[in-house]
Amino acid sequence: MDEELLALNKLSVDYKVKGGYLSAVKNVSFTINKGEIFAIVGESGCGKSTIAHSILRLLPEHNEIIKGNIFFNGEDLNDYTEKQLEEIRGREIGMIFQNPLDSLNPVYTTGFQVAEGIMLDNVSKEEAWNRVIKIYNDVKMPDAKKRALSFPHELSGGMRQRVMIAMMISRTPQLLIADEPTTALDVTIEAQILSIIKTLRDEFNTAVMLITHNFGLVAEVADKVAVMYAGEVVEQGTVFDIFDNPKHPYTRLLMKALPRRAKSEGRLQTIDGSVPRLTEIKSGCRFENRCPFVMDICKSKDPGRKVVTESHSFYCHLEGEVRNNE
Ligand SMILES: Nc1ncnc2c1ncn2[C@@H]1O[C@H](COP(=O)(O)OP(=O)(O)OP(=O)(O)O)[C@@H](O)[C@H]1O
Repeated sequence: MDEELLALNKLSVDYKVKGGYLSAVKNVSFTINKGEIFAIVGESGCGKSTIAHSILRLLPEHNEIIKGNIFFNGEDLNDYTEKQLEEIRGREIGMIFQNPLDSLNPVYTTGFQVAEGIMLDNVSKEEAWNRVIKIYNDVKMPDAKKRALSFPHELSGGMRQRVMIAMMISRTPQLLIADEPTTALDVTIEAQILSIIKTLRDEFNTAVMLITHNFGLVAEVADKVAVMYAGEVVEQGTVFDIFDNPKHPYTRLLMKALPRRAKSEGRLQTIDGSVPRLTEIKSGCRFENRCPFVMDICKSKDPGRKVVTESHSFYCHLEGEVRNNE
């Protein structure tokens, strides 16, 4: 039985910018169940990181307006105090970023930084260190003992990402948010990191929100997918729904643009036209200026949600038959 862990309900985030507001995320709703790998995929600037940062209240400037709900185990994180959120960060919801150096402290050894987290749970220093070495071995850190005593700058990009994952495993979070975790890594290391993330899910039933612009990764590891365009989810479903039966014109174009071998290594290709400036957005579909099937209604009215199956839905004015006959 699927057990709900994280549920976004009509989440919108507007950043205050010169001369007004920028609608970075609009009315986003989806649910991630326990133990599920959920991918958010979309071109650069479509709002993926804004969603991740909103969940943990890590938005940089605190100059944004957030609307909607972020339910975690049934409680709305938007109602949490800063202190309550601090208890959730790291322990219940872990996060790994594209560039681990930003999250690691340059003046402490990596092992110390992982041990620090473990000791928060009243574990002795010696026991914590033993666990660090074990976890380093679990994440296939080469020469674990030596690397635990190394400083972040002494490690390669892949090793640093292993340190980040070790930090996460040590706290066994219920949800791991992985924001482009392998973008900076080569393909072999990428495959290893993904396999560690999968193991984390298999062993601890950790749910993973995988943020990526790489459809290849999605095909390889995700159970479910949300496709984002200009701050909105335009389609969501299981990985089979999205790859075998894409419905939204944007998803279909992305699929068409994938090179033949893309299912294992493709990245998003560009599509003619550009994403609208999010400060100028009016009513209507945000994809209308690039959509090959655009109709008058698309320019003035927001598309409603179309349900394909219980797991699969999309937002578009076109009816299914029209797209299927194209
Ligand atoms: N602090 C901020 N102030 C104003 N605008 C911002 C801020 N952070 C992000 N944005 C804008 O919000 C939109 C969404 O950005 P976001 O970083 O969430 O997208 P993304 O899909 O994660 O992109 P990428 O893949 O490049 O990281 C973009 O137009 C971006 O320029």
